[in-house]
Amino acid sequence: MVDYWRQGSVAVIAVNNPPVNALSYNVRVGLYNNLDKAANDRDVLAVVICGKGRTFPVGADIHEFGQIPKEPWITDVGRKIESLGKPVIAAIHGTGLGGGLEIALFCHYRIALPNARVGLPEVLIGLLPAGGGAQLLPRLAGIQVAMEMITTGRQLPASEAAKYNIIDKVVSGDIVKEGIEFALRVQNKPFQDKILRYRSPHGKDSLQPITEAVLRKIKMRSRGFYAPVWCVRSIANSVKLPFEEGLAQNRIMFQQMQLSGQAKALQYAFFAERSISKWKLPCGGNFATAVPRKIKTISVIGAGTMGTGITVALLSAGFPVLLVEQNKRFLMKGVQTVQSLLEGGVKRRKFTAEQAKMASSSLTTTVDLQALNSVDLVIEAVFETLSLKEDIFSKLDKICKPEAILCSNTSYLNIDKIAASTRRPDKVVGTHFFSPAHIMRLMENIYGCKTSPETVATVMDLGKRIGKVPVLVGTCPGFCANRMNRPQSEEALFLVEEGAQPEQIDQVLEDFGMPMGPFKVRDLAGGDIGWRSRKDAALHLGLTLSYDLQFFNGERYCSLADKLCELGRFGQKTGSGWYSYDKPGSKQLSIDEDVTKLIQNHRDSLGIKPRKITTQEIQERFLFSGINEGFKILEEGIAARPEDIDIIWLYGFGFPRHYGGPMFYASQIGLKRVYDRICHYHELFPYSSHWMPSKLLQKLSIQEVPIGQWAELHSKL
Ligand SMILES: CCCCCCCCCCCCC[C@H](O)CC(=O)SCCNC(=O)CCNC(=O)[C@H](O)C(C)(C)COP(=O)(O)OP(=O)(O)OC[C@H]1O[C@@H](n2cnc3c(N)ncnc32)[C@H](O)[C@@H]1OP(=O)(O)O
Ligand SMILES: NC(=O)c1ccc[n+]([C@@H]2O[C@H](COP(=O)([O-])OP(=O)(O)OC[C@H]3O[C@@H](n4cnc5c(N)ncnc54)[C@H](O)[C@@H]3O)[C@@H](O)[C@H]2O)c1
Repeated sequence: MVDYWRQGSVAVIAVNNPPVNALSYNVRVGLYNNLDKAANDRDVLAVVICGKGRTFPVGADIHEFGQIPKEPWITDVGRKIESLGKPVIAAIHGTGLGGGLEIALFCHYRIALPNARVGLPEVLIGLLPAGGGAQLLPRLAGIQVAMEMITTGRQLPASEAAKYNIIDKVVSGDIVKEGIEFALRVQNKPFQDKILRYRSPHGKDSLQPITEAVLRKIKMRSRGFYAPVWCVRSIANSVKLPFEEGLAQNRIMFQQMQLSGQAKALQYAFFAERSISKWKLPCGGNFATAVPRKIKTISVIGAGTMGTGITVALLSAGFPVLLVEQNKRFLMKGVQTVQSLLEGGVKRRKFTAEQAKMASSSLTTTVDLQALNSVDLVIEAVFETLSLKEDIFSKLDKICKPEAILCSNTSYLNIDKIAASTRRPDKVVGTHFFSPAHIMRLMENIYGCKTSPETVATVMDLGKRIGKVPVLVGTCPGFCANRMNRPQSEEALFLVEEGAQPEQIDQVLEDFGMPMGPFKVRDLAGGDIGWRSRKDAALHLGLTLSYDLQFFNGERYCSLADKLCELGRFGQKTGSGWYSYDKPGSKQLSIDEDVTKLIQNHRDSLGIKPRKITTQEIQERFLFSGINEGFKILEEGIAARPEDIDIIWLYGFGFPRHYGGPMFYASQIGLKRVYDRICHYHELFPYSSHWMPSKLLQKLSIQEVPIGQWAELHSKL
């Protein structure tokens, strides 16, 4: 796990623990023993520490967390380096992160390749840099830089790290060779002043104002996530306490954090995110055996809200796009939107003006579907009407080359039905982007019963190539994301009907950590879209939506959203919805007395006496209704694993990462409690079928197995 060799007077200690050289117990032992070996070899005058393979060590081995780590700890390796009596050089390539960077900070010198990055990302997994980072970095780069790096986990490119003295020299070529050359130059020179523990932290007199400013920033963005605050404390220890005492204090805090639900959730999310690429289909194909098709040219049909966002996502990743609309007027409007989204990207520093220009020059347009005869892949984003999509797919089937893949951005419709309008159902797949599609990272890919593994591999690969987080699910109305979101939106309305205020519900869920409450989300998305589909659904059943409706198609129904739409209150775009806005399109909102009155009149007309609704009830009815649906999705095999569902929620709806996602959150609360509360609401609200408890949840609530075993257990049930 750790290689050792000598080149003249230089000993090279190379960590060899693929894939990322994590500092597992055996690696720490290997480092410690090989440092001893170098210390005891009189012919060794300097030592180089580096990583084999793709990277310098990226930190502690996250798999080992949850128990007290066996000694030697990273700090023991660090002390050995400091007291070796010979200069030690960290030669960094790839990423020097966490405990990896901490070892480098104990070294006397650090060199790095230009494309190397360094950082202390512990905060992102709910921890602090307890291997010396929080003590050493302020002594090297100063309190201000340490605060920024440690509380955000940001990775710095080598050139920026050099500006803050974290890297002594940026070198090019072979990192080990460069390390040896550097070692030869410093081997006989004094290096005691390079031992950081003896320095005092830069900017220590400004600790208080720096801390206050950082805490203000953290408060704005943290939404109940507390690791950054602990990180601030750990850095303050570098000023307030002697070095060894600071280390000891930080270890105690680390241990407390390690046992916290937030750290467990973040570490779960870390591995869940990496597991989504390991997909498999019920028919047998999987990520390991399926080979993605090469995609060079893509066409997007429909230049509305989603089509333009998808186009920008593709163009900015370097794909040429042929954009299609039903007429020239809509096409022109779509092209203007694409241009302004690209300009917005330049303003937000997502890309340079030059890159935006390049992207824009890769856009071609047409109103003639025949022009799609040579593209490799098509993404359809027209109105959400099955007959329209079927018509387009049957035309595409005739026009596009036989190997072309046909994707639909539908939010709810059945992929098998769309695929059945073609003679190539194996090449039809759902690619459900989230709005705004050029920003939101989630790409919910949906397989139909005939979609081939090659087609799935192609869209999963495409997702990665355009910087999205692709998750694979099966087909059902609303797939995973919207299907789980639906009962939650309904519960939010019912809660208002029963006595809560929209702003109260929004506040409770924002305090929980959601980026926006459900009523703000409704105003942002536009109430008219849902209203249209509710009216269509009613028409389909030979019904009309009436405003005293309490039941619809055998289910409890709340007509408050329809009443708002009837008044033209569609949300931000019309300047009024559940809130009122400064002007149409503005985000500046205020509580509207008219809405309060409308709600009161609604309750009066139905004879509902408003009651006081608690925070607990709001949280439970919103979160548990979605979680129950999540278990049904698992039960039906629509999602293969709870991890897939959680990643969909982290990236599609901004579910607070420090809760891991709704399924992990449920596991933390305890499935027995979640199940009991769902049964309670089912008893109270028998006309909301979303409260019918999931059978899988019921079974798991009796057995209480860890989340990692749910999918396996389900397949056996
Ligand atoms: C008085 C009380 C006594 C208490 C005693 C307490 C003692 C305290 C001593 C503790 C000292 C702690 C020291 C330290 O400060 C803590 C840490 O170092 S925490 C770890 C910090 N590092 C990270 O978080 C890095 C995480 N990794 C990444 O960001 C990325 O993986 C990457 C390194 C940038 C690489 O990205 P990619 O190239 O995209 O590759 P992947 O992400 O797909 O990863 C490939 C593969 O590697 C696995 N992996 C990555 N990092 C780790 C890791 N740190 N540990 C284990 N495994 C890791 C990853 O899961 C992938 O594998 P797969 O999942 O696909 O099998
Ligand atoms: N808006 C969202 O938040 C969102 C999110 C995810 C998925 N979706 C889905 O994406 C799809 C598009 O939604 P949207 O919000 O972009 O709709 P939109 O109304 O903004 O845009 C649809 C566009 O399709 C064009 N179009 C219609 N028929 C066409 C045809 N025959 N040929 C070419 N173009 C045609 C229309 O002119 C319009 O510009 C829908 O299936 C929707 O369910 C929407």
